[in-house]
Amino acid sequence: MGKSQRVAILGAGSWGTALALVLADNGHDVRLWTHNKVQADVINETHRNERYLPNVELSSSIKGFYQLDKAIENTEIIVFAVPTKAMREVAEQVNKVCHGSKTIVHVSKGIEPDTHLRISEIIKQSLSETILKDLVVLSGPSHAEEVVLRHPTTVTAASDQIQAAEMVQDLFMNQHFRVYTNLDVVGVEIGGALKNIIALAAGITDGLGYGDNAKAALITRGLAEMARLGTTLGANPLTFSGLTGIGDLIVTCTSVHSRNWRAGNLLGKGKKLDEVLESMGMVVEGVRTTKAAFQLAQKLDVSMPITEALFHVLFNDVSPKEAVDQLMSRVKTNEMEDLVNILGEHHQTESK
Ligand SMILES: NC(=O)C1=CN([C@@H]2O[C@H](COP(=O)(O)OP(=O)(O)OC[C@H]3O[C@@H](n4cnc5c(N)ncnc54)[C@H](OP(=O)(O)O)[C@@H]3O)[C@@H](O)[C@H]2O)C=CC1
Ligand SMILES: O=C(CO)COP(=O)(O)O
Repeated sequence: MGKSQRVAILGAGSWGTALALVLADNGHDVRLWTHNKVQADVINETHRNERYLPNVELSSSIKGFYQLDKAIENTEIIVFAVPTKAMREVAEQVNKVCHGSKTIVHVSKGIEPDTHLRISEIIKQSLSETILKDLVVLSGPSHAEEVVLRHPTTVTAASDQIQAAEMVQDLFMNQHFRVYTNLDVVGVEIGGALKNIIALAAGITDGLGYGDNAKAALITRGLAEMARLGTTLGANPLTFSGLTGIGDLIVTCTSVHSRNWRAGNLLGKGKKLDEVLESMGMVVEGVRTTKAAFQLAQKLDVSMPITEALFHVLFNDVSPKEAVDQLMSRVKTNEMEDLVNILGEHHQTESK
């Protein structure tokens, strides 16, 4: 086991709490920050986070914090684990109270609507250069509910600085939680964000009572459109065949743990978006990401038919059944066209 580090995790929802447990298992000093004072007190008194991870005992080396300045004081590493919609606000708060330079890790999956920024870009805009030593994204197929049971899980630490990715690999890696590295930050962030759109769609087709054929179609054609947008933004196409692409698509489209799949399932069964989101009580990132990806695809003229169909279901009152019918009656096309174009463009960029 490596040297013990002081780490602040910002956001005490399911993922922040599960990662706190991984880091505590690895012998690190973990401060779990929440904007809810009662929640911080309860974590310290009971060593539990009942709302987000019921029945999980947290190590006493995980300390709950309510004051942000105290949570990050004298830490080497700050992990952002709040939903995408809170990322800018929390990063700006950190910028006001943080002293010294830190390795920043983010573990969230989304794209900001209207600005179309990835999370690492929001963080770079919000933190001063004196604070931001390195920036690493940790992403992959990893439901919090299974991580806390210490079931085998694999994820990717991506950074354009390989030493930073390796440092984060060492920080989190253990017998149950295996971490790979990747230099492709764009591909890793885009894969993690867009798979939630496809998981919502897979939940919808399951809710409509369609079977495994429909789900397999969504996963494979979803991957094609994820790679199409990702490579247009500069990602390496091969990243989409890795943990943060197909890996996260599989886990999110097929697991009952997925909030995106569950929300889609209720929509497919005829529930309205507002009531679905209210009933979840946790973040469903795919809803906002659908809006952001739809806007981005239009701006960059990238074909994303599943995203477009879901956008109209979520925001324009198109029924799920009608959306599927429209997808199935699109003009005929060649399956490989995408792949050839994507690989060809990447090859040309690489050889320049
Ligand atoms: N859960 C999982 O298995 C995984 C999640 N992720 C990603 O991690 C990110 C976080 O998700 P997750 O933990 O599951 O979400 P949850 O809904 O479980 O928890 C979100 C947490 O963020 C807090 N929060 C919300 N808004 C703010 C704010 N403005 N300031 C401070 N805290 C805030 C919430 O506080 P409050 O209780 O007050 O609402 C809550 O503690 C998402 O991007 C998700 O896609 C990635 C991999 C796995
Ligand atoms: O990202 C996740 C698993 O890798 C969690 O997915 P949900 O947000 O759909 O629960």
